[in-house]
Amino acid sequence: MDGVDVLPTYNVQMIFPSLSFIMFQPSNSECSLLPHDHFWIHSKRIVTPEGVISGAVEIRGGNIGSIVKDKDPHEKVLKGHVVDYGEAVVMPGLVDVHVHLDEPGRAEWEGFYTGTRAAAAGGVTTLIDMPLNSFPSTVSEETLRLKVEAAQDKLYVDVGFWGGLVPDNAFNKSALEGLLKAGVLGLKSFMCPSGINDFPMTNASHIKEALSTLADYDRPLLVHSEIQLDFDSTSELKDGVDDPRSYSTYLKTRPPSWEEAAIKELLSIIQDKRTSGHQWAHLHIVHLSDASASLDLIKGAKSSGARLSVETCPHYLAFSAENIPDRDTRFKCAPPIRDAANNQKLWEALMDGHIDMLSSDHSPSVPELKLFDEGDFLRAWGGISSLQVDTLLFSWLALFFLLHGHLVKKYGITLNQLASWWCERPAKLAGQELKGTIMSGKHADLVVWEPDADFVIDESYSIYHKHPLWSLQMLLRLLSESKKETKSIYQPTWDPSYQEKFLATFVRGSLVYSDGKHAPTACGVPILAK
Ligand SMILES: NC(=O)NC(NC(N)=O)C(=O)[O-]
Ligand SMILES: [Zn+2]
Ligand SMILES: [Zn+2]
Repeated sequence: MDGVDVLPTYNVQMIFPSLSFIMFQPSNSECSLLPHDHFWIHSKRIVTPEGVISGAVEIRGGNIGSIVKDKDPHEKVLKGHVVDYGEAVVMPGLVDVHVHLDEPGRAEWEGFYTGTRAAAAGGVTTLIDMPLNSFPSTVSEETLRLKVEAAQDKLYVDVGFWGGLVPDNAFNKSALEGLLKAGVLGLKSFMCPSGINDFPMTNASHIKEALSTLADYDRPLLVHSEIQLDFDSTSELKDGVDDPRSYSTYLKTRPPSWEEAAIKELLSIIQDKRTSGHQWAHLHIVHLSDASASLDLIKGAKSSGARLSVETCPHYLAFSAENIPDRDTRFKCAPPIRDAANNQKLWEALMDGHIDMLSSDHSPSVPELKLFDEGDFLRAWGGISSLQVDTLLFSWLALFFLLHGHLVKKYGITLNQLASWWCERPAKLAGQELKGTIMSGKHADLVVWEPDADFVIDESYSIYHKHPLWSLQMLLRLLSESKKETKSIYQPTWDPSYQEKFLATFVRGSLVYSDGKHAPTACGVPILAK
């Protein structure tokens, strides 16, 4: 593993002759709020893989040139423009591998322009788009082309694409290979109905086929791991007793056994492949909610060497079923947010290293589909609009560490853990080795934020893009929930109406967001695998 370069500056082009050309944007002053191609970012807290250092990061041609520690004799290396962020934290930009950007076809739900502006405002520098909720779904070379066309000139951050594995392409090797060759970073499938008509679910045979093809391309398979155990579980609900407007009713319809059954099946597929001596692709379980039997299965498989990773999402960590008000369908997602005991175990799993990474599963719809008037959990759209909430959880975790780390050392969260859950590991899953870490030769994708600044989030806080009121309400709900007493040892005791301030987001060296403003032009690029 490469170390962080803390030596005085050198010319990155001599050491990495090819990297300086990869995805290098043509110089366009409209792409950046900073008119420099070569400059330094100085801070007392730069999060590198080798720890948090006081020093400076050199940005040159969109890449990280060198990293120098303050104590090094660097007077002459900081020649040129220096942006001094003082005590603010400089971290790798977040890489969110689970986002539904819904364009083409459902731009009224979420689109490239609004989604990537929200990302930039929250310090997320790379998004990987899910193949469903747009229309058509991204399941072929042709539909990927439509995606990339729809994204043109709308990206404020870089965006890659997962392709969809569906029954139609699963046994059609040339179609699947066409999709992979066209540049999707991996495939995603559902083991239960997805709620989207042109994205049908896959079974074990489809998944087996895909794992072989993916192994040839060394790209992962991501799976929504729930199997519907009772075909119509809603029929089990008792009329007049189980009110569809009550969250507990919804919770009953998607028990943890659905996640467990899916994960068991997946693990037996990869176990078969291993014993047969075949190559198998990396398997990634998206949005784990059940921290009991499902998690135990994952732990067991990992300890026996399976190529397996798992993500969970901020909403599973932030909320628990007991606190979800009846009729509040904003909290409906699948798998569901479970009870407080599960929430506690999920935290423990994250802290103990059994959960590899975080993602948003940002899955908005138009507000009408959430049926706010009826408040019917069974009929409302399942999906949480959460991209913007990443930033909050991000700071929540960091503040918790910074303010209480000394009290609960055992559970203290470090900036390096945050970088590993949100940046380094997701970048690796998506095959983006040039992203996710502050190291020389990597893309200069950075977020600068003040974890401990006094900053009031109120109605005037404007990082919300597609459905502004809705998202703000969600955020305020989160804030008020976090004030309530719970048994969680992770509950912050500080006043959560004071949050971090995001100062700057750099995407490949371009300052795309700073102090509430976006760069004039959207200069993010579509990321296509080669
Ligand atoms: N069609 C969706 O966006 N589904 C999503 N919905 C959720 N999570 O409730 C998902 O990722 O499964
Ligand atoms: Zn899903
Ligand atoms: Zn999703």
